[in-house]
Amino acid sequence: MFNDLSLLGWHDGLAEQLPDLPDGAVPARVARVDRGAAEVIAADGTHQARFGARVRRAAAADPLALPCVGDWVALTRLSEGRYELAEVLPRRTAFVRGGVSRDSRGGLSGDGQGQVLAANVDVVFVAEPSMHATDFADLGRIERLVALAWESGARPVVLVTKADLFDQGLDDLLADVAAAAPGVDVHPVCSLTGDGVDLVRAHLGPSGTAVVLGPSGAGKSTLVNALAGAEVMETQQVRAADGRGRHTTVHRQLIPLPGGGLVIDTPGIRRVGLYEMSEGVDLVFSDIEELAGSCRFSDCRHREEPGCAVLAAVESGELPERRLESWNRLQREAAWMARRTDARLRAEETRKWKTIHKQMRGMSRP
Ligand SMILES: Nc1nc2c(ncn2[C@@H]2O[C@H](COP(=O)(O)OP(=O)(O)OP(=O)(O)O)[C@@H](O)[C@H]2O)c(=O)[nH]1
Ligand SMILES: [Zn+2]
Repeated sequence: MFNDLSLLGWHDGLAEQLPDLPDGAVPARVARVDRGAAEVIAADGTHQARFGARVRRAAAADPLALPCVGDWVALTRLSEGRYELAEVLPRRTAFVRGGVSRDSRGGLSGDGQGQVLAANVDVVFVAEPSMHATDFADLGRIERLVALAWESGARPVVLVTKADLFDQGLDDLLADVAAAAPGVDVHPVCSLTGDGVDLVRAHLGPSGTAVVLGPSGAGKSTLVNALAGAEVMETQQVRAADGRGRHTTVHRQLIPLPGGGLVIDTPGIRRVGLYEMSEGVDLVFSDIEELAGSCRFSDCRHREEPGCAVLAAVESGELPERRLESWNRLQREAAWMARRTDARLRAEETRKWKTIHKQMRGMSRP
């Protein structure tokens, strides 16, 4: 089998940004990771590749260096049918879970507990159903997931899924959603009829990589099937019909789409919630950040301070009050996350010094 690497997201611009591959190595993309090995797709086909010494050493020092789905890697052939993953190429974007901070140069550094869930994602589709059981679309959840998408470095696009279920003024709903995610494209889709699916596909271009975030039942699998034009994913109906457990099927984690572009879908990405998102909060609430520039005090918390431009905008109806509440909540969560990370770092520091002191005592003993 021969794969066109450009359909996997490889292009000249990308090749130029990356360091030269080691001698004899070819580029390949990670489709799935198991312990110590990965399934990778290269131009000449799909291979199982063991992690090479360099990858193992890097991962031992920092779990974030472990290969993950979506990574571009340097692949070397050891002998007939035996492959080695020699190196993980620098990531353009990364979805990270827990225990991670961004250093001043924008790079990621782990505290030993973080994990990269997906790499080199270009577009994050935030799927929020227009109706969820008897509830309307949850704007707060959209804000969280959009913030998370910005954090990853990818571009968010909000999809109001199951648009056919909303019969009381979809335009008003779309306007509210657009206000909750300034600067982000919002599209209604109905994956059952295919309405809007082409617009979704257009965001991927010939070689973009996407993930779909959203609550259970948002229609993520149905959408991916509609994009793929095939049943690549098991949807809730199928699962209910044959009564099998929900997570028993092993489906592909990197799904190339027939029209170009790819979708990454893993259990970890499905569950991804709200982590490390201080920067993302600023971006998703760019309207509040902008208003805040006109507050009288530079450290205004927009609660009861005099001369607060944010409260004035709520007063005048320019800024929905719900949005200020949402901002307050996310600020609190982000602050809590930061404190928790600090506490963990302090605990580790203390442990480290205890060990050093112990060793010093040991040395001074005769
Ligand atoms: N009316 C309507 N129903 C839809 C649409 N898209 C999906 N559904 C239905 O919604 C249910 C959930 O769809 P899934 O695609 O399995 O949802 P999911 O987001 O993948 O759910 P999890 O796998 O639990 O995360 C299924 O019964 C689908 O048939 C739509 O556009 N309109
Ligand atoms: Zn203010």
